[in-house]
Amino acid sequence: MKTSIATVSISGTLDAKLQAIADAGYDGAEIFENDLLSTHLSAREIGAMMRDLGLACTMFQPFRDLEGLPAEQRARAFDRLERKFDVMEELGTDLLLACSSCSPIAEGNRERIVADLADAGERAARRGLRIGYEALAWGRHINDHRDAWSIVRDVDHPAIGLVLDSFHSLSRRIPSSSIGDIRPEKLFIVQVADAPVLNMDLLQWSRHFRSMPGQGDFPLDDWAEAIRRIGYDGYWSLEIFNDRFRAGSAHGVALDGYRSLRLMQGGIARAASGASALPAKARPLGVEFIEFAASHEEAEALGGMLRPLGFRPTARHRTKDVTRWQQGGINIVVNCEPEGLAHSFDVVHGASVCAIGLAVEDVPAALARAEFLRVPRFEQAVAPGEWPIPSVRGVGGSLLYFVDAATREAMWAHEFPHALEPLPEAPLLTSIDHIAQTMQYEEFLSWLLFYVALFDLEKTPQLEIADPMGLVQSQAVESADRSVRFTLNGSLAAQSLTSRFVQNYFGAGVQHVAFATGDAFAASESAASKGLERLAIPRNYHDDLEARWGLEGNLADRMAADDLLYDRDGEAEYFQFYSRAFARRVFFEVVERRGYEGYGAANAPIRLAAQARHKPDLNGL
Ligand SMILES: O=C(O)c1ccc(O)c(O)c1
Ligand SMILES: [Mg+2]
Repeated sequence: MKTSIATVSISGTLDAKLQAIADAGYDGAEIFENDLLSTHLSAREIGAMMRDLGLACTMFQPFRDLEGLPAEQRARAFDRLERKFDVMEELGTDLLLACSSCSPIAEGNRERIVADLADAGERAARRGLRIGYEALAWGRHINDHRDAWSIVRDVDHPAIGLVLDSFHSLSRRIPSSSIGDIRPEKLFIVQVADAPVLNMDLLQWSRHFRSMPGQGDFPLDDWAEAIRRIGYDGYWSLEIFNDRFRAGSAHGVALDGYRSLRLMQGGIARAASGASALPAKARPLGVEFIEFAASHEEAEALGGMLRPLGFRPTARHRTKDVTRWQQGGINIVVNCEPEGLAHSFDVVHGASVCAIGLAVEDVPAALARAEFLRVPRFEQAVAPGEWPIPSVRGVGGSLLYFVDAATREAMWAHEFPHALEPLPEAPLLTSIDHIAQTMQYEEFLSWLLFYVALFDLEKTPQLEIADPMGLVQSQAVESADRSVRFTLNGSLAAQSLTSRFVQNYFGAGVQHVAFATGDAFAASESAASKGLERLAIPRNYHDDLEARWGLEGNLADRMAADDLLYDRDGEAEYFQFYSRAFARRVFFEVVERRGYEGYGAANAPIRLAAQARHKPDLNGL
């Protein structure tokens, strides 16, 4: 797949954008006219810079309001066209994007449009250039790629072809099967963007909310597959108008774009050949362990929460100051080493989750997928005799270890041979239900893409949750069998719990870990009786539950007594309770699912308000 990105997609000055695009590994870039107008470098210098960086100039764009104009304006438009041809020669590209006219004085007469494009094609051909015609979703007369294609076909000039842009087609829900009619030599370039489904004006949606493939809701795999099937082998060029990206890091956004094209490439190739030669997404089989970094003092306090929840310290590491806590199928590792990554983590963040171990089917395959996406590996010195566990960098610089499902028992036995206390006989908690990660709003889409591109995880619809101090954006990624679930949270509101976490924690990280239980009532009572401080839930909430769901008998009273929250989806039910925050940072949740697949989003505002009661001051958690 030949990759390209429009310069409008990232932040910075044009020369800095091109550097970032080259560093991220693209084959080419489209020069967006505004970027050229605002740089002090000449078109010729930009062209030379691109050649030095090894970037093809895939297109110059956009040229607006070319077709259907009255005589006087038409003459001016064609003069302007010749001037832009000069710029293209200097840049070193032969392709110009002409988007369908939005001019209020443009005529919609089809013969006129065909004749104008034929004339433009003649002029382009004389200079060895080409023009790609794109139907803007809000074009005045032409706003559907099917119409643009029928015009291009009728113009029938070698210098006039079509530009397909996924946003314009999919925002209007034009069936991708219609792409089958397009002749591949007439498809001059393909522009790619995803977007969340929003019910809003097409132009505003396009100019502010486009996202990278995999970050939004468009059926891009079908669309790309339809393009592959006609035999297209040109550039796949990202064109992402997004306010967040234009305010973000050019290198970060360029790399995300590169990953998103790799993700799409995998989708196309898989559809094409059944089993592709590309590294497939890693299939996660479960959370093998969660590792906390902590000082001895913090480890003591953490133990004071883990014990009432039913965990026991079962073993010590062979050589390191690391303890394994266990219950049911859950492993929590508490790392008090005075050096290494965990210690650095503790120094920066205080006691916190520094690593997550995911069981995967095939570790080398997972590492190959990471490399394919340019996800950095993390390598730490391995002591003699130590079991090496490969890892990559995850959210906030924490580590994601890949644990081979076949050898994990041997790994535990080898690394943690010194037995401490026996396992609890009847575990209250059985597994890790989900891990909630909190991050800056600006990096939310980046981590969403990270998870769906690296792993075989599906995203749930994006939600907005009301914190008493502002809105929080929340979305989950989960494996098909639900053995791995992450929830991602980010907020623009400076005082929301989410933002306070990011401020206090100095960055993104794990905000809470949710454990699964078969009996939330018993778990809550047992934990409280052994000294776990639960998050108190107001009685008004339980009264409302009773009114809303017509609960049987004393169920609402029992939930109130146990500080439980409740949700229902059809017949499926969900019970949850929370601990108070550990070190004002990380907290635990316990959930009981009776066929329920969500995360209790309806309860999140209640939980956030209950947590806000403990907010000591404007900067505290
Ligand atoms: O929003 C626009 O005007 C615009 C310009 C050029 C494009 O290629 C496009 O898809 C949209
Ligand atoms: Mg476009």
